[in-house]
Amino acid sequence: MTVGDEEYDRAKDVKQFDDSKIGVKGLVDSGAATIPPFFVHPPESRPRSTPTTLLSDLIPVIDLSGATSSRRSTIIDQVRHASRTLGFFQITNHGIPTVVLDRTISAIKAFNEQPTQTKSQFYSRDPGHGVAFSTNFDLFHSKAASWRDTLQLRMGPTAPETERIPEICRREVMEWDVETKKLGDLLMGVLSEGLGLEEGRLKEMTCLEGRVMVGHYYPSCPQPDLTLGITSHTDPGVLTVLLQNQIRGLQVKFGEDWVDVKPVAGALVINIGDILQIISNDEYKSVEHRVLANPFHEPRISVAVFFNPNKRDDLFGPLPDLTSPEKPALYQMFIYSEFMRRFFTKELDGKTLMGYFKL
Ligand SMILES: CC(C)(COP(=O)(O)OP(=O)(O)OC[C@H]1O[C@@H](n2cnc3c(N)ncnc32)[C@H](O)[C@@H]1OP(=O)(O)O)[C@@H](O)C(=O)NCCC(=O)NCCSC(=O)/C=C/c1ccc(O)cc1
Ligand SMILES: O=C(O)CCC(=O)C(=O)O
Ligand SMILES: [Fe+2]
Repeated sequence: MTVGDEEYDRAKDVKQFDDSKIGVKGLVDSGAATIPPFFVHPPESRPRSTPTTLLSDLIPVIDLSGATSSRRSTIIDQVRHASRTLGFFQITNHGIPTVVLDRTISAIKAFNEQPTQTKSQFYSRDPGHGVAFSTNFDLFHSKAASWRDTLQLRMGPTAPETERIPEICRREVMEWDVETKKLGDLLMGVLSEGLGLEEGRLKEMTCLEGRVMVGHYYPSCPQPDLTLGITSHTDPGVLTVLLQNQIRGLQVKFGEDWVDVKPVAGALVINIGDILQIISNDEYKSVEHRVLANPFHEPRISVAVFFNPNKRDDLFGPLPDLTSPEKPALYQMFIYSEFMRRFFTKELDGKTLMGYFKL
């Protein structure tokens, strides 16, 4: 590829950047006034080339109070409606105290704001030990890199040995796993009932057990119109619980438009993943979303917990209860590990996995 008059060796630059382990935050700290060329996205996938609207009221904010008592059926209806349409909703009164939300964000911020030398001990593209810090999981597969660093922790079915979790956020990460697992349990019950299934059905399928937590750090970007914070994708798993700070940037695809997911103090963002869309035979929707590169001075921080099944060798597909002669199965059955293999060999950018398994 040629940029200006110079021959540009992209692969070399990417490798050099990855080897430096400084992350995007390190580039910002070094005073870069422009982004390296390998972060520049092609014009058609840049954020401002498509109309961006502020239809944020489309994403419902659902009050979860009374979810185990008087308001349960109302909540089931609201969650079902949101899951069938946009695949995204926010929740308030979810039972996790605001102080816990705040300290989780602060801990991920603190991890990223440590000296490079401390942080780079965790820099890895091998999730084998369950803890890996890096810039973009798909750095070597994607056409363009995105302006974000991520700490990935596999918390379930087995958490990493305690001393492997960075000390600066250890207590908070473990607490966040406990809190989000409780919440995941409640949400899976509501989602199961929303499909007309027994409350415990998704849980019996081990959908609460595989838990991956990612702490994203989106530093201020000097050229936010040329890149993204995370490219458009759907989440592969069952369900995602996302905590974001007050810096906006997350957008959900709605037809040809992008809808902002407004930060709501004390709220959590919930979205449906590919596996749940498949299991539900398209009753629930796994919807594309992205994060803009952060144009603000303050860093954008988010913490996502992905709930995945823990039955690696089991067959997955539309549940028989949800198919009928009138509504036949839309997907073939597949082995979960095959699904995961496809996830990590595809490019993130926009293409969802569901297509592979569609009948
Ligand atoms: C659903 C996942 C993908 C798998 O979780 P799991 O079912 O609990 O399974 P394991 O943690 O046991 O991992 C399954 C396999 O995936 C591998 N893996 C586990 N994380 C990783 C990892 N970051 N890198 C590359 N192998 C991994 C892992 O080594 C293992 O390989 P293998 O032992 O050969 O079966 C889970 O890691 C997860 O939910 N991760 C977060 C999803 C996520 O990153 N979402 C953010 C938006 S999507 C995204 O950024 C996409 C990144 C991407 C990255 C690479 C690509 O080539 C293409 C795309
Ligand atoms: O940072 C965010 O708000 C969203 C992150 C996300 O979509 C993901 O990690 O899958
Ligand atoms: Fe996502």
